[in-house]
Amino acid sequence: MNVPVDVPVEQPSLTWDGGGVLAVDQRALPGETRVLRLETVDDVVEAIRSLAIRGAPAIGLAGALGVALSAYRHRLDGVVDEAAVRADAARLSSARPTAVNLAWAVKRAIGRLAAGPDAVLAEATAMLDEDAAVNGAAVARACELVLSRVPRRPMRLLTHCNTGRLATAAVGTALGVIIELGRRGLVHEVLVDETRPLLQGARLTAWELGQASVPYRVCVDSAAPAAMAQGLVDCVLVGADRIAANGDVANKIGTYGLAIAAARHGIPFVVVAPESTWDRALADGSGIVIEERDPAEVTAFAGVVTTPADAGAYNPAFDVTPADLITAIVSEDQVFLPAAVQAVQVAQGSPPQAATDRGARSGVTA
Ligand SMILES: CSC[C@@H](O)[C@@H](O)C(=O)COP(=O)(O)O
Repeated sequence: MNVPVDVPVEQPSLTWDGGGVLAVDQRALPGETRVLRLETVDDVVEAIRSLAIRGAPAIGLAGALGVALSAYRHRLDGVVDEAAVRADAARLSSARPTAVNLAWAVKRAIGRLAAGPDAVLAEATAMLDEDAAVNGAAVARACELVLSRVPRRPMRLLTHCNTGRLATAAVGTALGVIIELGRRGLVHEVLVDETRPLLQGARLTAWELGQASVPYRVCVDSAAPAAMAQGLVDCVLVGADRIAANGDVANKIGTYGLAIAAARHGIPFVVVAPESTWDRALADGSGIVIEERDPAEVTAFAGVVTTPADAGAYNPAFDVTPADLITAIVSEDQVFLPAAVQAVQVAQGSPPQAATDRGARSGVTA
């Protein structure tokens, strides 16, 4: 993996660069803006596993570009070894299990394999372009929703993890909404959960907000409910890694607790994610595989061990927020209102389904 340094801060998170993938190394920010050049499928898999590339849409796009790398590598005398490329695609797909965008994007790229490596690359780069357009549409829709649900001007927002342009090809999802509202002068302050253990909020979201000149403060994750209780939060905005058909949402660990606290305080809790994050094959969130990561992410901080040497750690990377705690899930195509689904069920005489036992999406949208 070749590592050029000192690239401009405007560098897109991912680009194709004639035979390689350029990826902003999200492990190095905010201290250093470093770009990795990934030339093999192994490089891409390692970048995804190590969170050099992270965020559901970004890892999907990296997976698709990885399939293109594989298709070129396994072409001999104009003939592609399809079995070898499919084996690489399977490795890419399973580099991280929770975000459905990864398997979705790899599948889409491999679908062009019969037409040759150039077609696979064209599909992957089209997906990069689409990502920007899709996120732009979701952001516009979500801005309208937030403006309609939050009366205070300027507003105080809270977010978790990083859902900005680093986590996508461009624009971002929930953070894209916050930055757009900030650009319109409508944001008093953003509280940014630091997002233990890998600090995507403190490192990446804070960096993106600073770049966009949107006022923010970082808080420890456990301060968020207290901030809500003190009236410091008008709306919570987060992204998603996988959304089941009924609207249950898997996202960065800590999201579920935020949703409970927001419900307790009557604060809108809004999820912004592209349609590619929906997994309608899953009736509800109980079927979502939650990635469990290395205990060392918890037992050490900045390379220094902080626990007794033999301490174990529970380190799920994601949790599942039940749909009934979510005000709205906004994509480029729809505003899905889980609470409205429940209201319809109650009005029709059937009791709202329990968090662990819900049926298929009813399609109530606004
Ligand atoms: C637009 S990104 C949405 C999600 O992928 C994001 O909130 C998140 O949970 C990312 O987790 P990460 O482990 O950093 O890849």
